[in-house]
Amino acid sequence: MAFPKKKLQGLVAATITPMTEDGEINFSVIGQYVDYLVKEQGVKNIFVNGTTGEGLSLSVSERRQVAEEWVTKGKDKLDQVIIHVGALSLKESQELAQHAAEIGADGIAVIAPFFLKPWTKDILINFLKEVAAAAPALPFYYYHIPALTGVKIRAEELLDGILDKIPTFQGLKFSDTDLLDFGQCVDQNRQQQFAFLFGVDEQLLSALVMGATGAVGSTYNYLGKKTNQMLEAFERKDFSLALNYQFCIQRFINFVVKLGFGVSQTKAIMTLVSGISMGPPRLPLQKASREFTDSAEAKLKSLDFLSFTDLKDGNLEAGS
Ligand SMILES: CC(=O)N[C@@H]([C@@H](O)[C@H](O)[C@H](O)CO)[C@@H](O)CC(=O)C(=O)O
Repeated sequence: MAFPKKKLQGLVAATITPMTEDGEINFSVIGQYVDYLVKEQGVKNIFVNGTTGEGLSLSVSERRQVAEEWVTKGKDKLDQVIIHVGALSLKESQELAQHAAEIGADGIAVIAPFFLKPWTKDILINFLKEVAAAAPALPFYYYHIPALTGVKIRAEELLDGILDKIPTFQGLKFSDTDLLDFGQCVDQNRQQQFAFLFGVDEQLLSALVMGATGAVGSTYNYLGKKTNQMLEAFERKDFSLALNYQFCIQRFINFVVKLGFGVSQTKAIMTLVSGISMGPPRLPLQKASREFTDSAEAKLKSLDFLSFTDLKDGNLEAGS
């Protein structure tokens, strides 16, 4: 396919890569995982092999297999499967981009190389352009996550004239809290049909006001339904209700962030909420502690996030 029938919008789950206790990829649960996202969370778009998926901790061969499994299991169930193909090696990135096209993915995304770094916009664009050219029929998304890559080139600057260099450019995945940069990306590209996908789940409502067309995040794996309710309230212009949902989601994220929150903890929470074993993370990450999981479970229960019922007044009022 050349370009998606419709623009990537709404929630996109940054998928976890399930693993066995001995550190191998557990492909056997991916079909069940797809069904869970669609049926229980109302999430029909996924972002594979990104930060949450430990993409940079997998071998190229594993990344290919993981991508293939999600595309296969998501067929006729998911709307769009975006594969993150960023790597330190341009060659590896190109190989993964080409592979994503071959298996019928709906798009590719790339982060800035983060060891030997591009220091200017033009150098970064040149790198991205070479990767995009390896999959010329696939929509291309730039994955901006400066806190993890250390590449601080502003997204606004990068987007300026990007279609001249990367004709397949389709959107931005913005995982940063700089809403001035994000807002300017939207404002300066209003004439384009780009997707503006926000990646800081606890601040999504602010980004919606700023023009986000969708969101990619780890919490949509298990808080997708709640976040969809926030999106619906926002669509209806019921901003007060939307804010209540965002505050409720923030109470949970704020709680786990204080305990120490990252990919390992996401795996533990998802296992707890979905009942599908995500297994441990791969080194250098460490498995979440029992104490973390117990505390997270208690918080989820207190916020009524485990029962998938609509928000109750008590939740909306509770401060904690
Ligand atoms: C740094 C990080 O992992 N950020 C997450 C967020 O979803 C994040 O977990 C959430 O906002 C909670 O802080 C996503 O932006 C990452 C993501 O989309 C990915 O896995 O590629």
